[in-house]
Amino acid sequence: MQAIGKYQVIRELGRGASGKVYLAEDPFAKRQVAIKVAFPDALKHSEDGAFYRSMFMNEAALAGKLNHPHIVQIFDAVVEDQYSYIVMEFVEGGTLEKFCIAEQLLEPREIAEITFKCVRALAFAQTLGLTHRDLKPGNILHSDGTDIKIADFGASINKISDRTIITNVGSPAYMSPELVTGQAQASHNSDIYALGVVMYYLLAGRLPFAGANTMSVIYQIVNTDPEPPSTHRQGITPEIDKIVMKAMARDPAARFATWEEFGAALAETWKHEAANEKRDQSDTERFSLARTLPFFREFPENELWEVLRISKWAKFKPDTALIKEGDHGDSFFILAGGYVRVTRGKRTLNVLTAGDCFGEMSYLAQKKVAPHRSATVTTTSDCIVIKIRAEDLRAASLSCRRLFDERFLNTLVDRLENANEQLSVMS
Ligand SMILES: Nc1ncnc2c1ncn2[C@@H]1O[C@H](COP(=O)(O)OP(=O)(O)OP(=O)(O)O)[C@@H](O)[C@H]1O
Repeated sequence: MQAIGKYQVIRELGRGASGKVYLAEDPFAKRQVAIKVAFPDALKHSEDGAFYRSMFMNEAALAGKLNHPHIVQIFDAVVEDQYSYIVMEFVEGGTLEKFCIAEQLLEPREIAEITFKCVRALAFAQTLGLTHRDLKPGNILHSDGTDIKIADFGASINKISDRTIITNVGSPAYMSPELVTGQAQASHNSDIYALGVVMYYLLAGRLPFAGANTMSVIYQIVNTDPEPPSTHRQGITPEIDKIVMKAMARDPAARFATWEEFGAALAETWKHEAANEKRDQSDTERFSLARTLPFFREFPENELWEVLRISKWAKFKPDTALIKEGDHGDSFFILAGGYVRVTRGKRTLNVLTAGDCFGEMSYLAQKKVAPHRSATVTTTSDCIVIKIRAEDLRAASLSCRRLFDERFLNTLVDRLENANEQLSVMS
C-alpha cells in the first residue's frame, strides 16, 4: 500500500484482530501519523463483524475529543463502505508488552510512574463519561522513559455488552470478577481492577492468574486471590504490593473508590524513598505537588502536564542566590516549596513562599534582549524551584499562556497594592 487518502505510507507497524496499523506521513501537517486500516471483511461478516464495526466507529467518533498527554490522540477518521481508517498520533516505542517479559522488566518505581500516568489519563476520560473497558499492556503505547499513551478507546463508548467483549477478546485476564460473572457492567471500578492487573504483569513478569484454558482463569479470578507481586520478584516494596492488591481486590467495594484515590496512593510511595537521596523528582511527585500550589489552582489537567513538560525543577539549600539584581534573565520561577527573600540593595522587599512566582518580567517585558533583574532572590530554607524559560512559555499553547498571563496579572496587582500600603505607612 502506497497511500491511504492523502497520507503517504512509510511502513507497516503492526496488526490486530480487526486491521493493520501503518506508519504514514501527513503531507499537510508535515508529521508522522499511525493509521489503523480496518480489514474490510472483519467489519462486514457475521456477529464478529458487528462487534468490530462498533469498536471501529466508536474510536472514530472520538476524533478530536480525547485530548490528554497520556492518551493517543485521534486526528481523523474515515468510515466508508469500501475503506475505513483511523489516523492517530504516532507513538514511537511500541506497546508495553515488551516490558512484561522476565528479562526486560522495568524498575518498580518506573512502573509506579507509568501507572500514575495511566491513572491520570483514565481520570480525564472519566470526566467525559468514558470507561476504557479494554486495558492491557498491548493497549498502552510507550515513547520514551516512562512516557506512555493509552490507545484503543474503541470499546469505551457503552454500546456493546460486556459478554460480547469476553467472547471476542478471548482472554479474560484483565476482567474483574463482577464482569466475568456478569454481575455488573463495566465501570471505572472495573478499569481500576484491569490497571491493577497491568501493574501486576509489569512488576512480576507474569499474569496474576495463569491457567490451561479460559475457564480455569475465570475460576481463579472469581474464587482466589493472587500471590502478591513481590513473591515473584525482589525489590518490590510492601507499599507497592498493597496498591496492586487493593486495585485488584475481588470485592469492588474494597478497591480504590476513585482514580483520585489510586493516584494519591501511588504519589504517597515516593515520600518513603530515601529522603536525602539525590534523585530527580518523579513526574508523579511534580504533578501532585503542582496541583497543590495556589499558582496552578485554575490550571486544568492538560495545561498542568504542559507546565511539567516546559519546566525544570531543582532543589536548593538555604542561602543560595537564585537570581541577582542587575543580571540579565531569560527565565522566570515559581516556588514549589520553602521560602525565599527578595532584596534590592540592602533592603528586603518581600518574603515569598510556595506558590509565589518571581522573575516574571523576563516573560512580560517581551523584549529581544532579556531584561535586567530588578532584585536579588535568595533562599532562606530548603527550596524546590520550578524554572521556565520565557521563550518556552511563548511557544506553549494559547490556553496555557492565558492562564500564566492571568496569574502574573494577579501577582502584579497584589504587589502594587502592597507597595501602596507601604507608601501610605511611610507618608
Ligand atoms: N498510535 C500508534 N503508534 C505506533 N504504533 C501503533 C499505534 N497504534 C498501534 N500501533 C502498533 O500496531 C499494533 C496493532 O495495533 P491494534 O490496535 O490494531 O491491535 P491490537 O491492540 O494489538 O489488537 P486488537 O485489534 O485485538 O485490539 C500495536 O500492537 C502497535 O505495535
